[in-house]
Amino acid sequence: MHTCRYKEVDAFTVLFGSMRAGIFVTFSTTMLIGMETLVVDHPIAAVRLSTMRDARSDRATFRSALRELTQMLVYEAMRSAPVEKFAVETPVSTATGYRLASPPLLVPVLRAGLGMVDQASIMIPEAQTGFVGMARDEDTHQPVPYLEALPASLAGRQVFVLDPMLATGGSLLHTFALLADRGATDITAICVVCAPEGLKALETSGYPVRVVTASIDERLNDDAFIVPGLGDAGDRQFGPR
Ligand SMILES: O=P(O)(O)OC[C@H]1O[C@H](OP(=O)(O)OP(=O)(O)O)[C@H](O)[C@@H]1O
Ligand SMILES: O=c1cc[nH]c(=O)[nH]1
Ligand SMILES: [Mg+2]
Repeated sequence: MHTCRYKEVDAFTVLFGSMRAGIFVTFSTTMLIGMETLVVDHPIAAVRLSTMRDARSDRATFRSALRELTQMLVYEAMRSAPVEKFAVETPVSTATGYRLASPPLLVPVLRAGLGMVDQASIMIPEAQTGFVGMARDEDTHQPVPYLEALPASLAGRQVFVLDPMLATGGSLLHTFALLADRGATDITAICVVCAPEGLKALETSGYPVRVVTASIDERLNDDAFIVPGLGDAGDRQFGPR
């Protein structure tokens, strides 16, 4: 695995172009592009994402694939997490032990982010959890907020926002505003699929954010759905609103 910046976006496009053409490809890279955007590019992640994309996957299958993919995204998101050392006594001797120095606050964006938070909590049991809830207006595509349950101060705390879909970016930008109001300066958005339009919106927003994702898809359609995407991630987990 290696990381890279701008110049290898083309390689990424070529890679997925090859996939669409049905050519056998090797997954070996995790890529950093533009705004700090980490594309987790791994065969197992690709298999789980394919299950989520597949319109034939039922709710249980979709939720299971989302949980497993969340595990991989959180694992990569935590790669540079600061740790503290301590002495741990093994049955034989003393070893160097490690604990997380400052576990992130997890913030699932309801509804769809609910399908990620259990797995993220299993990965980082030390983490606290806050919640925000919003639903896009189907005509305007603007988020309509209905829930906000966050700690009063987030100064000095890393925040992981969990939402499978980054489409126009409106929902995440609203979430970032809530976090920034509380002093957050270190935000990671963990999204299964991103639209280039949404990434651009985040990049130009000026919020201190990085993105960890399994895929940057082609575009948005006229209904502001991601193409090819996976449909409505909330509906596919829980049924129509
Ligand atoms: O980037 P955006 O254009 O804002 O779109 C992305 C949002 O849309 C989906 O939620 P939705 O509004 O469908 O609510 P749901 O999770 O309850 O289905 C998704 O989970 C994101 O929160
Ligand atoms: O494609 C999309 C866009 C927004 N929200 C979803 O759940 N899916
Ligand atoms: Mg939805």
